[in-house]
Amino acid sequence: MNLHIYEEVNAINEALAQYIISVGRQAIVTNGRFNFVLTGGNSPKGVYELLSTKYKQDIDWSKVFFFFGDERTVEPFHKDYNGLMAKETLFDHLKTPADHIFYVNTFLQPQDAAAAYKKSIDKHFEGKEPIFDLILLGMGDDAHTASIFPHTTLTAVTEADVQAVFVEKLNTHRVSFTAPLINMADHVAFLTFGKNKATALYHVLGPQKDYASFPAQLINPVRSPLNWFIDEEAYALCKQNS
Ligand SMILES: O=C(O)[C@H](O)[C@@H](O)[C@H](O)[C@H](O)COP(=O)(O)O
Repeated sequence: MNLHIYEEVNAINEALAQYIISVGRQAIVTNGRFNFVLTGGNSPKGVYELLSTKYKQDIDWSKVFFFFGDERTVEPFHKDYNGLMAKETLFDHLKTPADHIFYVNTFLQPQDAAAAYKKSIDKHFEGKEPIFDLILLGMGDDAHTASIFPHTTLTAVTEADVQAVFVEKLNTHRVSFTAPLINMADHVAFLTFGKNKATALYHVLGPQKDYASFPAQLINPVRSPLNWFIDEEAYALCKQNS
C-alpha cells in the first residue's frame, strides 16, 4: 500500500492527475487503450477539472475509455447522477466520443441496469477478464466505497460483478462494482480528504479487519499496491495513533 499524504487538496489533485496520466500513458503504450473507471461523489471534481484543462495535452484522450465504479439510481443527468459531473468536468471539455463513455443506464430498474452494465463491460473486454487499467475510488465518512455500503449485501459478494444493492440508510438502490471486480484492476487509487473522513480512514487502515463495518477494507488489488491520495486532515487520527 502506498500512502500519498499532502497538506493541501490542490497538491493531492496535482499528484493524482499526474498519476492518472502516467498509468494511462503506460496502458496506451502496452494495450493501445486506457480503461479508466471513475468515482462519483464530490471529491474528484478538482482532479477531473485538472485532467481536462492543465493535463489536456498530456495523454491521447482518443484512446481513453471511461467507466463508472458505481451509479445512483436516478435518471441519467439528474443532478445526483455521477455521470453528470464527469460529463461537465471531463467529457464535454475533452469532446469524448459517446462510444468511449460507459454510462450506467439508470432508465432501467436497478437489477437490469447492473446486468446491462456488466454485459457492456464484458463486450468491451471481448469476453476476456475485465481487468481495468485504473479504478479511482472515493470513500464515504462511513467507510463505504463505490456503493459498497456498511452492512449491505455487497460487503459479502465474492464474484467480480456489477450488482444492484438496496442501501437502507439512503432508502434507495445503487448500482456498483463489487470488491472482487475492483481488486482485479491493474491499478486502484483512493482519493480521500477532509477531517470528516479521519475516523473512517483510521478504521480502514487499522489492523482490525471488519469488512461489513468498514467496506473500504475490502479493496486489496492483486496486481499492484493500493494507492491512497489523502490529506493531513483525513490522516490525522492515523497519525495520532501511529
Ligand atoms: O456515488 C458515490 O457517491 C461515490 O461513488 C461514493 O463512493 C463516493 O466516492 C463517496 O461517497 C465519497 O463521496 P465524496 O467524495 O462526495 O465525499
